[in-house]
Amino acid sequence: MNAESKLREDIVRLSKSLFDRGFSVGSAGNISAAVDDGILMTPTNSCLGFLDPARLSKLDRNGNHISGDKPSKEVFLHRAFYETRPQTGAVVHLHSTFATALSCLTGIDPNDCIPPLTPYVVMRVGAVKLLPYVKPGDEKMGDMIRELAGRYAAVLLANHGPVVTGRDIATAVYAAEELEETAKLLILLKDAPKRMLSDENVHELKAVFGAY
Ligand SMILES: O=C(CO)COP(=O)(O)O
Ligand SMILES: [Zn+2]
Repeated sequence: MNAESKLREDIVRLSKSLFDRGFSVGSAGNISAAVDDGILMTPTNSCLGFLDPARLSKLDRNGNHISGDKPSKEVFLHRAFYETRPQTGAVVHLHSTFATALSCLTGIDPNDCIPPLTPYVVMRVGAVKLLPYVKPGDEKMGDMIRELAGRYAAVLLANHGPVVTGRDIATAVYAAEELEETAKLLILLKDAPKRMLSDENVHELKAVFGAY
């Protein structure tokens, strides 16, 4: 099996795993991964639980749709991450419940909207930027990601959901799961007095994440 066929199978398998465990419902969310000559992307209005490897959308390096079904309407958002973070191998966008709940709260720090509660979110996701609401599929989402100049591997779209990137598809999916679980803890502990990781703890952990 060649590298692209293997990646197509991986996208379908990991998407189904997310859907089966409730990280996405209905036709919400989209996933893309880089190949040598472009990007593979989940088709618009597709359900992550029932993808067909042969029907994944393929875009060339210039963003032209070259094969498969019509790509996700969030193509601008995905492409902006590949453009500004060349180390990006995959992008995962979900409407997972707890991260989306956090994205609707007022009074959270837009420059670091997932505080360092546990080590793995620091190690696997890094700092998360909250981006202002625009409607799904709006080209402006791409502009907002480009303005970040590659500084964030993950963002939270206000009143919408998380977008998480990784060096490869498995890393990006695991980071999206980690973000969701941390968001769940933050919501569960919302009104409780909490001990966060110290600046020193975070500094030490960032050295681990620093590679990406
Ligand atoms: O999550 C979504 C929009 O933000 C789903 O859109 P697509 O079905 O076009 O991928
Ligand atoms: Zn969405």
